[in-house]
Amino acid sequence: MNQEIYSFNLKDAIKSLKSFPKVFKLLWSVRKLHLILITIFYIINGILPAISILTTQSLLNAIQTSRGKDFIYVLYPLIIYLSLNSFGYIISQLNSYLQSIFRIDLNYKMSVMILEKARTLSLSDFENSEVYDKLRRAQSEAVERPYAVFSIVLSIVSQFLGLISSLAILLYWKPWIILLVIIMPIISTIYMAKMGHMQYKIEYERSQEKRKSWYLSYLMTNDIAFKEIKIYRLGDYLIKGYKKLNKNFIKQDKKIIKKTTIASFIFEVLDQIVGGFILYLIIQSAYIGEILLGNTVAYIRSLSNIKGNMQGLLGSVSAIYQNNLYIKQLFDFLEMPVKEEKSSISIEEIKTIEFINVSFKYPNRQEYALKDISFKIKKGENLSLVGENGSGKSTLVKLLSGFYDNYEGEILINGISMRQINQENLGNKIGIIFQDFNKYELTCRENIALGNIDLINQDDKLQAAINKAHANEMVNSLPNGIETQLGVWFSEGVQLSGGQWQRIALSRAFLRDADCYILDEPSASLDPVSEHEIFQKTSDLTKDKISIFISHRLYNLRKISSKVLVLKEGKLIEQGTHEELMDLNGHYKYLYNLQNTIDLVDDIESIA
Ligand SMILES: Nc1ncnc2c1ncn2[C@@H]1O[C@H](COP(=O)(O)OP(=O)(O)OP(=O)(O)O)[C@@H](O)[C@H]1O
Repeated sequence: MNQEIYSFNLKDAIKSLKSFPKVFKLLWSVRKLHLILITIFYIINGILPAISILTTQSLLNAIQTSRGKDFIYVLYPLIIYLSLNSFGYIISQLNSYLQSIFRIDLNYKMSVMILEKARTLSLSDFENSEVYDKLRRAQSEAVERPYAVFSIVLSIVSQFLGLISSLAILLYWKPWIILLVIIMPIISTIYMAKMGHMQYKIEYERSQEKRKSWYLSYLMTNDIAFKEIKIYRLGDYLIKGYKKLNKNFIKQDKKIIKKTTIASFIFEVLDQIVGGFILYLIIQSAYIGEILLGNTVAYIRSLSNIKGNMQGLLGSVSAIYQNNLYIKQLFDFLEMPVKEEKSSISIEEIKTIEFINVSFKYPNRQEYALKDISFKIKKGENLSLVGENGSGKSTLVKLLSGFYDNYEGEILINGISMRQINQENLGNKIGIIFQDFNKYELTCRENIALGNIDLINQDDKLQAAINKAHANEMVNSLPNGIETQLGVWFSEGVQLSGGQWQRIALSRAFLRDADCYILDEPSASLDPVSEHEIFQKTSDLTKDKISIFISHRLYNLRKISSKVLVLKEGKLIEQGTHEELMDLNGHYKYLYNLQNTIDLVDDIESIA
């Protein structure tokens, strides 16, 4: 874990200001004029209180000293006093209006920036819990922070001006008083900054657990896990886990609140004693006639302004430090290196795919998921991948889809290394249904068009894709046809069966005019007849293309495969046609016969 978060000192606080230029640049890009006006208003706000003190002083002194003279001597200071008050009010109203508008725009911009960044992450980033934490922290904590830092910096400027101008008024009377006034706020602020740092440290350390807590509540408040939670009666267990995590958070939060409240109380009492003493000196001077009534009020008000400004100023310094720690998270996330698309070669059509001694380990695993895989497939051929669970079939497809590039060996497309081929160009030529394909809570039209969003309004193309996926009857039977909202999250949504969702996903894949179609284990949701039908249809439709099928139902693959790869524990142990592999009398034959026996037993049982 990052060592720098464990210590707090002034150097760190100053160092943390480093991110201010970045913050400013970000804010500048949102609304320039607003930013300038807000800055000006903050500066005016800083000096206005001192001017107000001086106008009050001159008004009161005028009243005291102009008895028997013309009322005009009092009227002028009164008009200035009233105008200044109104001016201050208008400025503060305008300022808060501009700030609110600015924050709305900024929040929107930040959330879009985070989404844009998330879009550039790779699959391995999403599988890395550290990156995931960064994303969550950026999303939940950091969006409001850039403006907070900016307004704190402006507050520092404004409070500093306020402090200097109020000090100047007291300086005129008794310079040594100033030392007494500023000592307590300095001590209390240093302490509070340490508390703020401790709070950040706690937040930082518990971000994994916070995510776990969020996940537990997500499971309980979504339909995704509802059935299992009900059937297995998991509610108590999940709530217990949620409570356990949150009890700990609450305990930590309460401890911090208790500490800061006690410390604030002690500092406040000491501050009141010092303030009381200075007030005594002012009143005494007024009593013996050393100062006029206007000056008395001016000194009293300056005293309270200095106290407020001092506390505000030092509080802002510690707040800026604390906010900067969060901002660091935000920029850490936003500045995560984006994998640059260096591969520039574009291909017209996928004609051949060749794996040469390809091995691959998932980033967080020691053992190889694929080891030394070599095979070649040409346009017009159908490849089937078979093997037991975890043998590496989906991993091979993920490599071919370009999700990971840290594999050993070479993957050649048309004889060119896949690492040199432009990923977007290649991606457009592959139509794929993953084992865990998405069921979008959108309309049927959108669900299909997401395969090639440019065609969303081209009904003939959508219809052709639906036909290819044998989904025509099903789509027609929906209450609003292709415009039907699917899923249950939104009103009038229609839930589909697993197999029906699969056909929608298949239509999505067919909407692409791809050169290579990959069907990763549709058997999870399709009955054997439908799977056979879909394999056969896909194979017919892709006669002059490449298709890759993954299934545990080997008899469905038998007729359509021009080549079968048999994987076991990440290794390619056999390859050939169905007949060749049966003749080989090896693992394929074992799996094939085992499957048939199981199905035969099932059939006998169902007849019985
Ligand atoms: N994202 C991942 N991170 C780490 N390891 C993974 C990941 N995905 C898969 N694996 C591991 O890689 C190995 C191969 O998994 P893969 O999903 O490719 O198998 P499969 O043959 O498709 O299995 P199945 O028939 O169950 O779908 C397994 O040991 C699995 O645990």
